[in-house]
Amino acid sequence: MTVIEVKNLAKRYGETVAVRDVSFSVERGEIFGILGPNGAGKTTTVECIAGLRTPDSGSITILDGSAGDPALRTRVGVQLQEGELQDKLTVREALELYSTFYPDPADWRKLVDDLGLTPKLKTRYGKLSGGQKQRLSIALALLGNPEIAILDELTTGLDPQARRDTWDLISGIRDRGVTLLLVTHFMEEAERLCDRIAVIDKGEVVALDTPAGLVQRAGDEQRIRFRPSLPFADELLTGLPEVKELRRQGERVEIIGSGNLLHAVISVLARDGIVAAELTLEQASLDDAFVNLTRGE
Ligand SMILES: Nc1ncnc2c1ncn2[C@@H]1O[C@H](COP(=O)(O)OP(=O)(O)OP(=O)(O)O)[C@@H](O)[C@H]1O
Repeated sequence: MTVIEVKNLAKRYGETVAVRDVSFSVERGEIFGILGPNGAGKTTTVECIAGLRTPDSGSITILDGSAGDPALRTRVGVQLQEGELQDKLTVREALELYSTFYPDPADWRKLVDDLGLTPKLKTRYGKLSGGQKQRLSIALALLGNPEIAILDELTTGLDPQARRDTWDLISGIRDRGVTLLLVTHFMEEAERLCDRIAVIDKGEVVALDTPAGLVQRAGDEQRIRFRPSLPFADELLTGLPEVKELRRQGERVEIIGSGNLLHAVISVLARDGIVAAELTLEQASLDDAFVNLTRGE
């Protein structure tokens, strides 16, 4: 079931076209990622979906309403941008205040615990580090037990451990049936968390696929390097359909190819009693796919 449908969204700020033509739909229960270079129009897109900005044209349907519909306020959780909370408010006060906005709020103690914020409950917002503010904004977005949570730059400013903890939290929230729309700059995050990703560049969707599907578009080329335990003739491997090229560098051999390359090479070597020592395999990554799709910045 589709819970967010964006059709031909466009938004400009004066002369600047932030979003030219963006369309995609998000299914219930999925983690949908929006990825793109700086200034691509990601934040503007999610702000339109969250009802914080009015599109110039196009349509946005969320659950059974339109973006910005007051009836959606408790059903859609939106991560606040920095500066939207008063500096003097303590973490606890912010959580208690925001809990009163919702008919059936989540247990904020559990949320702050999951986000590692419990020791900061008495700290004023203005005194929190960037990462702590970020975590508090995630907690506030999830406080109303929303059906959809919209999180912009989920883990920007978090250290590696806090980032991993946040991923676990997000996976746990999805397991409870919440649909998540994330904006992220981190390939690893997109690859680990997202079911599908829309790559946005210059205000348009340039690709929409699963992380694996995007990687596949980057090409199927693989590179194997190893040191053979015994000498062998190039022809032993260059005759394989999976092998495109064989190079030698001193004792080391590099093979470039595709398909089930590793299996093909290892099987042939093993037949002749050759062991591939110090073996490494490189494959295309989501990074490669991203660069290929948004090249020409
Ligand atoms: N309030 C605004 N007024 C004028 N221009 C804006 C405003 N907000 C964004 N823009 C411009 O619109 C374009 C898209 O910005 P947006 O913040 O949506 O991109 P983004 O993909 O989220 O970028 P980033 O990854 O850097 O956060 C950029 O050129 C930006 O400078």
